[in-house]
Amino acid sequence: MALLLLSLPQCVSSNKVFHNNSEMVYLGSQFVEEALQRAVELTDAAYRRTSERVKMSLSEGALRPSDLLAEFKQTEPRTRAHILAAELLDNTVELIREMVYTHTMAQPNHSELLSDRDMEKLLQVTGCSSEAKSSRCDTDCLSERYRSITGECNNRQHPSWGAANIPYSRWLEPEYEDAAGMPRGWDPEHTYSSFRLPPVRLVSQEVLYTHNDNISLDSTLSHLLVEWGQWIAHDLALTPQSPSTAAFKTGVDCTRTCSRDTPCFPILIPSSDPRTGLQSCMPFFRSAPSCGRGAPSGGRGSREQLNAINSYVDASMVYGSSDVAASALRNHSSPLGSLALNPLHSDHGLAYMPFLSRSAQAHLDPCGPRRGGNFSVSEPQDRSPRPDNATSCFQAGDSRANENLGMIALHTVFLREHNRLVEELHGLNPHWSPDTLYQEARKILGAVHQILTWDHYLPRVLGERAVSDLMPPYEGYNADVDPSVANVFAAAAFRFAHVTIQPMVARLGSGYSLDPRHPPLPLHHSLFASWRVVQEGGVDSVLRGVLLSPAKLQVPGQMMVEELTERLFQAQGGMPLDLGALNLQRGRDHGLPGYSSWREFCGLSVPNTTTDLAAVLENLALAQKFLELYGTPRNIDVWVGAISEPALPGGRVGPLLSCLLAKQFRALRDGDRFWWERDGLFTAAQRKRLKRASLARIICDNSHIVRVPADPFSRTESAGDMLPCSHPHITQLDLSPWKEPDTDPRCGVIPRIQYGYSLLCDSMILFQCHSGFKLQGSSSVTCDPGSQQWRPAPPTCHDIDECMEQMSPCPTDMHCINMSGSFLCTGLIILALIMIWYRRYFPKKQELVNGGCCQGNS
Ligand code: HEM
Repeated sequence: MALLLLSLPQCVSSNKVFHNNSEMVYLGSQFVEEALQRAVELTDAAYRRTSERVKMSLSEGALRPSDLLAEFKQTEPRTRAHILAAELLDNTVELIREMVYTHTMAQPNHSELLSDRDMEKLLQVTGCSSEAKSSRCDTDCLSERYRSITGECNNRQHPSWGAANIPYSRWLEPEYEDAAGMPRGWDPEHTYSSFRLPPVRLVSQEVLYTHNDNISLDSTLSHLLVEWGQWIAHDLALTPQSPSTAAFKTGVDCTRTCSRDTPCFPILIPSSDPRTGLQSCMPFFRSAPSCGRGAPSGGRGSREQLNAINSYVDASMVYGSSDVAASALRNHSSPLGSLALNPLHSDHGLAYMPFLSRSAQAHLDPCGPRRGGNFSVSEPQDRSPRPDNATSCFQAGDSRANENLGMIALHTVFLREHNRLVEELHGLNPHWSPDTLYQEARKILGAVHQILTWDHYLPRVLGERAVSDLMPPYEGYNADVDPSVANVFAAAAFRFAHVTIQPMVARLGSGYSLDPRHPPLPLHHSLFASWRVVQEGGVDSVLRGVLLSPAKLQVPGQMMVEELTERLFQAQGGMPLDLGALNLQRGRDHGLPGYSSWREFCGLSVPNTTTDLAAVLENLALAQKFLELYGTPRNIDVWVGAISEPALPGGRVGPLLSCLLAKQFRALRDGDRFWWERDGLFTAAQRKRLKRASLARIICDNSHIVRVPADPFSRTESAGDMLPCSHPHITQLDLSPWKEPDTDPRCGVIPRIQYGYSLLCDSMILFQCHSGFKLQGSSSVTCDPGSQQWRPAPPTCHDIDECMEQMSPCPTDMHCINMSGSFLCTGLIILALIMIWYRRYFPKKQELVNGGCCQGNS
């Protein structure tokens, strides 16, 4: 991942700048060029060292748990470009600050460091300016009908709201340890309200740790509810961490040291910890910084973290959050708009997701069987190259698909459901193009996710009462609501369910009986273990397991199971991680204010003393423990404080979490232009059918399971309580209201053309561009309302830049015109590539004119 060493342009000012005609000099101006050059070298070197180290670990078959965590946060090229720009900017500003300090022995504040002009130039040179560029939004019929993959332009006034690769929103200003955005607790001696923050691992040990056998089971909720929470979390938020595991300044490998040096923020292991002796710190890497929201002061504002996926509940974990990923997941040769399937393996005749393509060292895949470790006895121990039918990590719309068996099962089921839907829609509308089928199925699946989450999941988590208080009935789309996921939601609130995860993963045979060949697994044996699905019976047994197992109940003294605090991502070696400690450290890394600030934000009482806190938590011993660790309730990390509150009636979370979760989910509903109930999105008949969406039915339709609970989020006591899939309570999704006439009311029967057609967008005919560099087509026709005749549809495409990015294949909202000659097109494309490269690495904006490959319509 070597950085292209930029031949730095001479655009960075070294002039002294005076502020408001006063004599104040911007202290950092004279160091800008030098710092930038140095930052490029340091960032490049750190990325290179990391990549070499990971390659070596892979070849030694010794991938560390922290590498697995990084694997799990893999991001798209566009996210990586954003992170690179932001890290370069951050490192440059940090170096300038140091240079100023060395020369003046003064610690300049933000406003003294750089002029606006310097900062603007820096933003340009690092690439942050172009990252913050806002999109142009179409207003044509297709953009009314289908959401974009990235979430951009959902809100036309604020195209980036809720989109992928924007910073999380903030409901409270961040509280970092210093103006540069150092995490809380960076300096262990630093005090907050006169108290030092306790090491997060100590909090995990003292408050969270629960022996695997010492858990209480939820009497009313199934483990599928827990999995659904994780599934939706993967639809909403993905916080990338820095791609470097080496310290930028020193190059030190942070997987082995306790040195706190950006991006490394290792978790100290206290001397009382049973893990002492192995290593004194657990590796932890800061979440990558973002370029900010585009203001020239972006680089000088407080540090913000990036959401790499779009915020909306739109099943993006199935379809991806970037156009490149979405395209890679499709089967482009399918006339049905299907998603691609695994060509090597099938699950007793049903499909699996494709595998991620891997390098020649595929036999060392992180999702393959562990070698040489103390894993299950059935695992092979040899290191010989794997056979042709070897397994690998699955490829899905979200990089965390392989995290645990439950996620793999849900990904597989929804992949199959998409393909089932397109087939049924095709049966109803044989004239629809593959793109129409894909988009309509995606739209249905997105709506199904919204319905299952709001109608079935949230009431059980928040409690019916909190839902009716905090989530009033839908009143229509509100373009003033920003649906972007909030930092506190991703880094704390929606992690509440980590304390409801069972330590054992049940796998059950047909009839929901134990299968001696595939016994229940300790949770840590099921993480990144895609091979088990393929080689140990498919997804059915995992699904039966989550349907029949209850959720773990969160009670004080039984918070997080040791599978998660002591053995997370225990792989081929290296120190396992601790999910509780990661959550706490992540909150500090993101500068989340403490527990009391959030209580105040939600209009709840603010505890100041042990007695107050004991009253809020309804637990004196726990309140005392917190005060012993933190000194004051103000300092309690918000995640652990929030999960410690007793649940509201009928729900599983306390008042603070209810407030934070409901606020986020309400914004995700009201600020979504494609919310399923919004007028005009679906017909009344379609909405009526969708409202009856059933997860049990989806499981029946996409697995070999023949008996399911009518309500799969509720606990089912015994297999005998399951209903056959043919039972009327397991409602079918009736797609008949999606049938469309193949005649336009004005122009009559549509002439059949090569790629199919649809009336959905006012007789606009959708067709697919060929993939590759050759744009073809123009055989689309549209009904001219004036003459009431069919005529060729005008080509629509913004500019050559956009065509270039989207070309494989063109998205459905672009129509590409005929090429007069492919030589001309190839020439134009090469020219455009050169220009894109030039524009990317040189700050001067080069305006690209339409190259003749595509024509603008907007
Ligand atoms: C076996 C089950 C699960 C495992 C192994 C797991 C593991 C993890 C890990 C390792 C992280 C990243 C921690 C960090 O570096 O900060 C994470 C983040 C997160 N988890 Fe879980 N988790 C599980 C279940 C759940 C469930 C049930 C929910 C919610 C209902 C959930 C919600 C989240 C959220 C919201 C994040 C933050 C995502 C981000 O910002 O990237 N997880 N989880």
